[in-house]
Amino acid sequence: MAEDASSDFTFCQVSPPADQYQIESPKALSSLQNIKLEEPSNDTPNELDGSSFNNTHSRQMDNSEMVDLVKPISSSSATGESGDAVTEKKPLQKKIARAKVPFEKGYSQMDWLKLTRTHPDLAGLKGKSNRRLITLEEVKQHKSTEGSIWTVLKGRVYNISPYLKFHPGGLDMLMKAAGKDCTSLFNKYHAWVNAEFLLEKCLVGYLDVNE
Ligand code: HEM
Repeated sequence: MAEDASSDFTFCQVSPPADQYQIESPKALSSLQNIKLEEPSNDTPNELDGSSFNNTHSRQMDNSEMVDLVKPISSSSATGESGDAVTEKKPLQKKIARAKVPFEKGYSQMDWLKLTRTHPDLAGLKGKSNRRLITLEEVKQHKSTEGSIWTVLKGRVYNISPYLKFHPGGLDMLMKAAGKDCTSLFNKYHAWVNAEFLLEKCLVGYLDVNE
């Protein structure tokens, strides 16, 4: 009876197999090997669907930032009797080397978004308007951790002090932006990042280009 069933293509097993967690079919195994994960599993900070992160995981990296990390899949272990796709050689998979700094507990991008929604004055405006024109001279005066740290990005002036510990590229990298126009540095590392959204609550004004 069971033998008949196994040779019958229309046979449909209704009870789970003896060991349902083991993959026995070489075809199933090969299709599993074709599954690609987009990001390393420990990369939790940016698992947001917010608009600021829409593009953060799909960028192109230049060759200098790419390293070989994944070994070619062994064809002997994956060869199935009928699996012609399995036997063809796969190109080496490349993985992007990230310069992201592991975030301290409580300083993920999700934590930052929560803070931006709850903090009453992240920019440190103390009631002043964030629409005023600010000269580069004034920005230069805000570069020490003792006071507030300002930077210019795409014509906008931000107080980045509260974001320093949340910056995925690390505090030291963001400090390079202190007291100056960081637009070119920003674009060099991650032009795709939506800083307008991320730093919306840190806006102190607009750069006065006619100074
Ligand atoms: C001023 C506003 C800035 C904001 C809002 C910002 C935000 C971010 C965000 C969201 C990421 C994660 C990107 C990703 O996951 O792909 C990141 C990574 C990074 N940032 Fe920034 N950043 C700023 C400025 C800068 C500056 C001025 C520098 C360099 C001096 C810098 C260097 C980096 C580096 C090296 C990384 C890691 C890149 C990687 O994952 O490969 N950032 N930044």
